[in-house]
Amino acid sequence: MNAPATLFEKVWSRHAIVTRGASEALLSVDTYFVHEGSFHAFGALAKEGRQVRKPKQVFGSPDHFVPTVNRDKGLAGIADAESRGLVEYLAGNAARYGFDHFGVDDPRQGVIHVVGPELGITQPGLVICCGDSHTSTHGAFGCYALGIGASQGKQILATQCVWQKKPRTMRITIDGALGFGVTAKDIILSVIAKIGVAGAVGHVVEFAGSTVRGMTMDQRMTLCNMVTEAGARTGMVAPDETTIAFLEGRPYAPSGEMWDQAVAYWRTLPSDEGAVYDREVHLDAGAVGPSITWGTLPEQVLPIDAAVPSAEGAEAEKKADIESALRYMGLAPGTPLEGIKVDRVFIGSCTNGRLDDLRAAADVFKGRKAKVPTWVSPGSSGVKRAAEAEGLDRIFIDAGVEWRGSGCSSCAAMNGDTLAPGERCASTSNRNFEGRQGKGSRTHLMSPAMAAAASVSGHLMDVRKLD
Ligand SMILES: CC(C)[C@H](C(=O)O)[C@@H](O)C(=O)O
Ligand code: SF4
Repeated sequence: MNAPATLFEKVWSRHAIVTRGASEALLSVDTYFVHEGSFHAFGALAKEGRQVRKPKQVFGSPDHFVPTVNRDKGLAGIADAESRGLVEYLAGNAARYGFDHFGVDDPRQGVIHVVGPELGITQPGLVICCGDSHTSTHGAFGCYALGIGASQGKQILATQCVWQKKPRTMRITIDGALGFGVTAKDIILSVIAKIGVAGAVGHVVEFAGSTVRGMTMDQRMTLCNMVTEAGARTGMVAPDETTIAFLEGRPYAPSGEMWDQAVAYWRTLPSDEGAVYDREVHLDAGAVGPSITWGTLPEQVLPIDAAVPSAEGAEAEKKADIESALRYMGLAPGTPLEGIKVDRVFIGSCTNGRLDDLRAAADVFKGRKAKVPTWVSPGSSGVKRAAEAEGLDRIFIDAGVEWRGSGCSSCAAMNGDTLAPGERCASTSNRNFEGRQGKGSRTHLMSPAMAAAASVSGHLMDVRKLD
């Protein structure tokens, strides 16, 4: 009998074509996602005069540089010539090499990490690559999903294979019920706070435990999306009935007999009883409250009822980080987090721009008004339509919130959705480093419900206190 294997080991061994040394393998790549930021890979491919080896396994959508207004104008609605050029280049490559492309005016367009799952392209057991660090999002389906660099991107386009170093394995087991007002975002922020921004470097993290089993796919994607911020190679969740139910009937999911075969295979993927991990971490979900980042590192997380920390008393190696974060964020130690005024609110991104997230935000906005400029940018055009079908857009608009087009928007602010210098933003995205949302921008990461609470009160606040 084989030794008990983890989910990761099962996927890895099935895709390793040859190995090099003790820990490297040439992996067969099932799916390669591209966005307009993947232009280096296409440029290098063309320069070498190569072709795309398996165009049926490549899928693209522009997301980073698409505007969230004027979308009915298609390409012509992209005011910035350089951004338009990048979006056009992706569309041109799709036509030239013949891969599926969900362009700026396609009803399937969106952040590629939202689009892949939504269309059923992302499936358990696959090896998925994309030139983007948040490719980890797809791991929520039990696939091995890797962010890769431009030269590896070119190799994948040309060969549909990639050399990879085998990561170490870490299991993060989260047990217990989520408290009122507590979401997957609060859980992952707490995980990063616990293990630190380098806590998972070199590891593939499998999320397990009763809390994770009880989560929707949207919530599991939030976990896997942000594990990147703890340095992980990627995240994974074992496929189960929730995964299967989510995928059934999606446009790219198998159907008929192929569906039955796929499901039978997916059921073999969860880690075997007794499988061993290089590292184990446990988190009690019941101990997690609504949490936010106060600083400029994703590990600088505190529960909303805490106060801004001081560098005094912190571990020596954290002191400088805390001091510089306090300076940049314009915060004084001891100030209660609740009550800190915000200038704007951003709800969206591949972390929290899916339907579950928009529903949670809409719940807060129902019958209330935004006190500061607030934008909602759905993660995809599909999410946008689904939200509109439920009337969520009406709730946002009635609350004075701007209902925008889909894309990365203010998450990375590459499309012009930029904060002004010094502006403080309650944001549902995943990165809070200096200048992330524009030069001098100050980002507080939090859940959609907490961001909405900040919007209706004009300051950071505990969503549980709304009457
Ligand atoms: C621009 C892109 C390559 C980048 C990434 O790798 O993640 C972006 O998506 C981000 O979130 O910072
Ligand atoms: S939404 Fe943000 S994190 Fe996600 S791919 Fe776009 S820029 Fe990166």
